[in-house]
Amino acid sequence: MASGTTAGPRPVRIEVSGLTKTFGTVRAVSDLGFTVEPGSVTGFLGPNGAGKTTTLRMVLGLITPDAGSATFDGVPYAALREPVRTVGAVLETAFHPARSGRDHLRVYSRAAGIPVARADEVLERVGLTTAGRRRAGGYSLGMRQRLALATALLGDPPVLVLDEPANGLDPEGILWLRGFLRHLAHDEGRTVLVSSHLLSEMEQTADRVVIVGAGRLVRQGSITELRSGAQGAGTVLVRSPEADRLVAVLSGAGLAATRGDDGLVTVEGATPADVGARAFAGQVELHELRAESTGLEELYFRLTAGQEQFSAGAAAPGATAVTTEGASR
Ligand SMILES: Nc1ncnc2c1ncn2[C@@H]1O[C@H](COP(=O)(O)OP(=O)(O)OP(=O)(O)O)[C@@H](O)[C@H]1O
Repeated sequence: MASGTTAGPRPVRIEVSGLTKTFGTVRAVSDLGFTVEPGSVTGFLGPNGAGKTTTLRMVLGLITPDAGSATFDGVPYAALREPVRTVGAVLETAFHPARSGRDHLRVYSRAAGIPVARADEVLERVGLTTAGRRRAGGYSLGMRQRLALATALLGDPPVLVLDEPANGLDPEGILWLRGFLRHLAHDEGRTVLVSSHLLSEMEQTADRVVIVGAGRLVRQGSITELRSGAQGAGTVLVRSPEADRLVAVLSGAGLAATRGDDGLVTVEGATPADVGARAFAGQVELHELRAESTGLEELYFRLTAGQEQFSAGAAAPGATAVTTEGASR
């Protein structure tokens, strides 16, 4: 490792639970819970305005939540003994324009009690050794992103929290970032939480994703699980010769069931086991019972089509012609 130590950083797990934040009348984050494991890249994915930045700011103790908590191995950010050596963050990329990237890192190191020699190590790690001697004011957005990442790495933290770090990078930069984040997690055992509004980017970078819409958790799981549609509660399709009675039984049990024109009953936020058990208890005959196979693309497509209106527990709005790539910040 660049820090000169041979052992990797100690593994630290992030746990977010019941996180809630309202700004005026806007519920930016609502009862959000998820975990981020060491040794893997977790993508925090959601359309613009889904509450990603607000969540990350709460995780980093920059905003006080109305309810809930975010902890690093059980300790909130504000109570960490050595925050800079525990969590490295990239939220905004603002630097003193007249200062070189290297000087920025040296000033930051001194303030954080880190040996200044570390500045050159992290510059090298992000490929800014030469550019590091030039004024940061002349940096491209991609170079500023690299410098921000270098700043986050100064304390050799086991945890990295990055808000849209791929923003402004050219294709080559994106490829580099992807490999770098995976290396930090897979080879060095760090816990990497990285937000993005682009599914394609997260699919190629992350091992797991936490998907949010309208401040709520929509899904979390490994890319493989989510791609296969084998994720817990979702949309269940069920057919019965007694469709109306089935809807009444399921609704009576608190499930969101609706009957379509074709007689097929759709149940949202349930598993086939939930639906089967309720139908059995209500003595309703079933002819077909299956989970709708919503792949990751379709799920995210619906989410971005619905944008802020999407609500996790409710029926997803009908998909319209919106591509996940089309979203921009
Ligand atoms: N300080 C604030 N005051 C008022 N509303 C806010 C504030 N910060 C965020 N919001 C609102 O909270 C919601 C979530 O915003 P947030 O920036 O967290 O979303 P995001 O997923 O990061 O989106 P983006 O990628 O567009 O930044 C939005 O409706 C936003 O307008």
